[in-house]
Amino acid sequence: MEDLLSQSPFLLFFTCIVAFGIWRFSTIFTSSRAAFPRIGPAPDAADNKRFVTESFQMIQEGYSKYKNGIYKLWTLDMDRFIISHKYMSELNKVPRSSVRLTTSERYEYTGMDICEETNLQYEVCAGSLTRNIGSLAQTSYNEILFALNKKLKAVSNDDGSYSIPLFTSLIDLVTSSTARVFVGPDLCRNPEWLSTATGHTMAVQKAGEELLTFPAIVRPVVVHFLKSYRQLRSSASVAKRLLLPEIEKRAQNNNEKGQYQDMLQWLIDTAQGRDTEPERLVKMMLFLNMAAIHTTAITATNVFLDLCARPDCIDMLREEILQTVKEDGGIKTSTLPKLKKLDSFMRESRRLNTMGFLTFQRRLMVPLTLSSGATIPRNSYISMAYQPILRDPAYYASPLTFDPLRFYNLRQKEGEEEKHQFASVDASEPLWTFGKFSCPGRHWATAQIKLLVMVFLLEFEISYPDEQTERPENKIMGTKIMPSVAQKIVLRRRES
Ligand code: HEM
Repeated sequence: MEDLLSQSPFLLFFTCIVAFGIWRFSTIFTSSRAAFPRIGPAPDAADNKRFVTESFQMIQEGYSKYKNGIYKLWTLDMDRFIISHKYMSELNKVPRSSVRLTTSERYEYTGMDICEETNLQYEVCAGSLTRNIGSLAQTSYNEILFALNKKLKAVSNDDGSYSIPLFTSLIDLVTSSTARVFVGPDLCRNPEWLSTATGHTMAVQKAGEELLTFPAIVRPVVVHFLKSYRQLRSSASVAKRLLLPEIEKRAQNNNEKGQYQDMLQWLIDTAQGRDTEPERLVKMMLFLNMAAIHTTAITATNVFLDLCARPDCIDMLREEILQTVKEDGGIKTSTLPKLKKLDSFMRESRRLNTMGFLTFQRRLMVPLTLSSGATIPRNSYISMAYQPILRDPAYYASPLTFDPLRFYNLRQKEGEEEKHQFASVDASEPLWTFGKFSCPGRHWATAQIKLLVMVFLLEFEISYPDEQTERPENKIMGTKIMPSVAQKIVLRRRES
């Protein structure tokens, strides 16, 4: 080779050009691959489990360095591109089918990937459910009160008060009111349905977490040996046994007299093509339970923990509720939107107590080029770190102070009356994500939490036990943030 090159200066020059070209191409290629900075260890690093104990620090570091940019983060279940919320409006222009939920990755083999095959879940929640909130509010209030009174029979203290574990009680109450609206009056008090509605979600989550600890190649085999997977198959078959005859009955009756006003009926009415298959409707119902119940119960737990820490707010909100119910002569369509102080309190509670650090946990089905010029490859997992936005002094004055009327006061300004609500969506603050991706059940979630607070404040005095005045610390578990699940609260019936 040396001989050949020394004999031919042209060949030497040509070889240098090619070598330079290869070097340049490889540096451009690697630098564009390396264009995304990383926070924390890479997936294959020796310390790749650091996210378990350091998620908070990593997310804060990512936000302080790249709040307007993009960085990579290994969160144990997936390697993600954490994208600034400033790209939310751009992302909203991408078709829904190109930016999919990550359910099938996290809950492989559980059947919950049905949500990635259709938009039915979105249409039915954003459409019929949302339209019917007003007419179902009083019914839901009654169902919550019924379920709470039933629960209290078993837990009365000597002095006539009741001590209840807050989180599990709220799971039960939300399950009852969701069941009333999802499956109607005949099934909603069926203990088997009630335990299936929440039990299936727990089994799906457990199976998902357990499966991820095995390499992908062995998962199709391992899955059949997991207890959680057997549990979810058994709860799915209970759901089929209970719902299939109901679907059959309604198919024959065709809801001619309009007697069914519930999610099952809206699913039947809205579904098209394959989605009309009864077994798929059952799966969809289980998916909707998964999307609706724990999310609402966790958010409501935070609201009650904040309320018990602020007795003066309890009085203020009770007064607002009493006055509004009196004005409306009961709980009418107009009632819940009028509870603006409660709405503000709920939003402030959620601002300081999100359910996790990340939102918009999606998978790109196409490469995505953003206005900055950065291209995120196809099949990447993307997320937004929204928790730090909500504590950023650039957006909130005294961000760490709980100001119950922060959003109520903002709504007093001219032109802002309809903004800053608990269910509002805003590209700059992706609490529910945004646009066509935003949570379609958020108005129902808002209504349910308001109805829960109404039941507790109208019927009871509520407080922490004994001398406790402060809310317990939240617990961080990787990407998730949970309120105390052990905290009890004390209820005393109010004189009517
Ligand atoms: C406080 C309670 C809730 C919270 C915090 C919450 C939050 C969210 C968020 C952030 C998303 C968007 C995820 C993303 O873009 O990647 C979402 C999606 C969704 N939520 Fe909610 N949600 C709540 C309650 C509910 C309820 C009560 C329902 C139904 C009745 C519901 C149904 C859904 C559905 C079906 C989706 C998926 C929409 C799609 O296909 O794109 N959610 N939720």
